[in-house]
Amino acid sequence: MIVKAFPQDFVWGVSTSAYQVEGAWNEDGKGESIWDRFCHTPYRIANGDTGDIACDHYHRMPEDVALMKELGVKGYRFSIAWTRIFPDGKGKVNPKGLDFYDRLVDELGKAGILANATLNHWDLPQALQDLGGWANRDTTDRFAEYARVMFDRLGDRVALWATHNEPVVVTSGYLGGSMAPGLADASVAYRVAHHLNLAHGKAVQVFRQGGYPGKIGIVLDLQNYIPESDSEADVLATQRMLDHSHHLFLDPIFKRQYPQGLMEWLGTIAPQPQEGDMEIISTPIDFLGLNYYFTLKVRYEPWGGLLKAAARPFSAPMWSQTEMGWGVHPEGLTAILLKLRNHYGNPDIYITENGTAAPDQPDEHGFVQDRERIAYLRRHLIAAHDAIQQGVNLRGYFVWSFMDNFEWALGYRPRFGIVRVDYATQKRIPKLSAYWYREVIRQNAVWE
Ligand SMILES: CO[C@H](O)c1c[n+]2c([nH]1)[C@H](O)[C@@H](O)[C@H](O)[C@H]2CO
Repeated sequence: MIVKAFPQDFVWGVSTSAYQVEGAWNEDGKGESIWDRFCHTPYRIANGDTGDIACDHYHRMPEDVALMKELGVKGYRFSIAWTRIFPDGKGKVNPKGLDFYDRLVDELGKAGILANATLNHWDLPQALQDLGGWANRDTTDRFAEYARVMFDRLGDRVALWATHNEPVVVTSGYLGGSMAPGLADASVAYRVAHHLNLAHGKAVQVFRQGGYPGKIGIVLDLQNYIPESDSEADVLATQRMLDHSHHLFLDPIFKRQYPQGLMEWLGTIAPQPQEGDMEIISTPIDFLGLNYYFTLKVRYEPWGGLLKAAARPFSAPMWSQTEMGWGVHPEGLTAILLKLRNHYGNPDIYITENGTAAPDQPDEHGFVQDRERIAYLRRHLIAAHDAIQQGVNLRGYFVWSFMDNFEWALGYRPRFGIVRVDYATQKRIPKLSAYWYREVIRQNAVWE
């Protein structure tokens, strides 16, 4: 058996997001978010599911943190619901909303668990959406105001801050209609991407000016894309997919420019930076959060939407597809990590999401022997270890997810947790993978 030991101070964490676990959607002064509105709109979410209750984390947070401690977890990545803080997106701050996150970071501190807070995990205040949402440049200033309030209140106890989770998905909410706000208007989608980048930069500048402890970064959705063939058409289509999902955010932040090929391809609907925008966006960050799950094979497809590209899941030999229909390709994680080392200045990186939805058949006690999930996690940790051995500055790994939760348009069917949630009783039942992960953390290693 080959033991693959991780660096001494490696952060072993778990990940969730506010809308997917908190519930209490309109409690203690919380305002409506675009995901509340989207879920309350008929036929948008599978089975008519909503995040109204979710995992009731808003009320069960102390119990959940205690379970994280019992499992030996060293870091908790959560997101802050903007509408608990600014119910109307601006103006009056809601003290009860601030109090909840105050209690959360205090519980984490008592448990010796590092706090990793994301400001925007997609749940924009509906009141701001009514004013144009991320298509309205003013929203970048509302975001900076919200960031400042959070830095002031929690900055002494939060070790890692992320401005956005996966801005590309927010952009998709304006392109494909399957994510809130459920629009399909390409003419604003890339203005949205630019405003998300600008809001990120403004929040980073607020963080720098305030001299807060801790570190700040952004979390990006960086799946691995490879061409279906070596034909020029497939290679160019793959480049367009990479430009849209990676470089639309990586390049402004790390290179102070948008990917030229995509700008030319988009023409009049491309981002239109104003004077000074790119300097703000590229304000240096302390780390990059990487969400990796799978590899896709891309081909040129004349009917493939705006990018004239189509993608399908790719699985390494011996792997099938997951419950989400995603291919399994641990080597793709190593490839992405090496890309960041080779082309983006080898930044400090945290894997902020990696995990899999699995069939999860509970026994009569609700216990799940999720060996498929263990195999998935173990192989991706080996792939991450390979990258560290090649000089990648990987500082931590956060499993998606701590517990089963609301999977956006798919509702509660897909289960990603290492802890099972019995939604009828809200009981938490650690799966076999939770105990496996506890041993990985204890050993600070995985074994081949
Ligand atoms: C498609 O992979 C993306 O990186 C991705 C996967 N996931 C995500 N982003 C989101 O950040 C989470 O809220 C999802 O629950 C999670 C599982 O779908």
